[in-house]
Amino acid sequence: MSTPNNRLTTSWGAPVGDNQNSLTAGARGPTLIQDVHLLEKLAHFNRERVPERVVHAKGAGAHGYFEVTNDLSAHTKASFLSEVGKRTPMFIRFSTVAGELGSADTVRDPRGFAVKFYTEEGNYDLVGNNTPVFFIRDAIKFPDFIHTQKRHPQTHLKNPNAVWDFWSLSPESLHQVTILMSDRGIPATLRHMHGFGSHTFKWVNAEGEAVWVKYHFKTNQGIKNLDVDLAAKLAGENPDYHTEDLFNAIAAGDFPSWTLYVQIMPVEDANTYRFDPFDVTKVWSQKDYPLIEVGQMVLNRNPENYFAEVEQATFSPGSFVPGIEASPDKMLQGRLFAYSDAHRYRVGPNHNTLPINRPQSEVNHYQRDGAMRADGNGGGSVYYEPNSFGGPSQSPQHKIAAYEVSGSADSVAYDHDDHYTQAGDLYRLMSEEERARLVRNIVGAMKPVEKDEIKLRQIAHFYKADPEYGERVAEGLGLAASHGV
Ligand code: HEM
Repeated sequence: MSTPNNRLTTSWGAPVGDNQNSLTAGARGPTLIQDVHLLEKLAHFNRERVPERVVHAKGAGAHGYFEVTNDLSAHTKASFLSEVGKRTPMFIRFSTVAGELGSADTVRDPRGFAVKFYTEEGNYDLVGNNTPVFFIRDAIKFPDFIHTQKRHPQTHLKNPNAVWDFWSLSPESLHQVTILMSDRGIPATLRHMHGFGSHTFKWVNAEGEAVWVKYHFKTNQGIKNLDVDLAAKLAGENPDYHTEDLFNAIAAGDFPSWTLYVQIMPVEDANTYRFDPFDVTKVWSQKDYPLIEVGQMVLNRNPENYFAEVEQATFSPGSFVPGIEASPDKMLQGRLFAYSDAHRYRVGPNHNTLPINRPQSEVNHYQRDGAMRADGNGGGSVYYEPNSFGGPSQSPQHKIAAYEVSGSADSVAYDHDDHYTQAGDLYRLMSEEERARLVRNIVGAMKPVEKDEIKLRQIAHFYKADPEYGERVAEGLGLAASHGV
């Protein structure tokens, strides 16, 4: 229903007589509480913000579709992957990690790569990054790690002491630190970077047989990175550079796309593979487990409204669909809790009913009420289970695939404690120019660290990855000769 003559109304729909002058007792008298329209405007304005995401606060989103190009139904019964040519609508949100909502896009940081597939069997969220690994591998370390990336409690400044203290005391971070400090640490645009599910997930086929998988979205635009000096200049001149680039490309019909591949590992290999396949600080060699194409993701529509679609978008690594399940990765297990908890706090208990988050398939459950319920709330339908009134019921064929567990309940570290081989392999893969830039970036980032003890501890890790790597960083920091590293 449209308002006649584009008439301005109050939030309760009544025509507004004056939206420029508030109601006062006489021309110079005090403002009247009777001006309810004024009160409502001021009060609503005070509540325009929801809390920003505690991490990944700055982001840009786009709509698109995913199209299957290779039939992998032998490995997963996920209906959206069931046949070549099948298209599923999706929404993606890219982000930086550490900065606040208004922070600059072109900083050195991992980029979030969160994809929501609106499948016919519910929403499937793949909440990944532009890196295949992560800094830590147990959820219990996440709040401490993120504290080091955020501001100092007294100075409110970024704190390189905390960053390198934590990394040097958490050597499992070395692989991801090497990626972050390399050219890929500052992508040229959001279109010119890969995306990864990072964790290992489980695929289950119609026969109930399982495999372990890792996801790789390869950019069809090619990888491009920003020169550090240009990135610093852009951070000042156009802090929204990546956001703008994505919006303008899509608006101009230059639709970015990615090819999705998976690596597939037979379940039994997990017991013998030379790295723990559930350790998110490690990659699986593509020689051992080659990339297998799945389909194309194309972004072809900008959001109509940033707040409604991007700020209120809620992704959870726990939103699976039949045929895709969690693995025992200790980080992933923690994330299964953290996201929906964050959403209930940040957006509200009914965040799943908002248009951007609502499944495009039918939703039938016995959850009722809660703040801001806007979807009819189940009407008069049966509101408990079990019941004798034909309410929705479970489908046992959609139980997760059973798997055996053994051992004692205990706090146990990952078996494989080799933090150095994969970081060193990555260093050795780089050209001389890439190594020089990597070392320059690390030296620049570590210079402000006050304690030599922290720098030396970190240099020892670089050294163990590759002696040349360690020596060059030590030299750049002026610590080589004096400490014999
Ligand atoms: C135990 C480890 C982790 C915890 C506890 C955690 C927690 C969180 C939380 C609370 C948010 C904010 C959610 C919101 O307010 O909407 C978030 C956002 C995000 N996280 Fe994590 N995270 C973890 C590890 C990771 C890893 C390993 C990745 C990537 C592989 C990742 C990727 C993302 C992305 C992409 C977002 C932004 C989602 C969006 O665009 O809305 N996180 N994380």
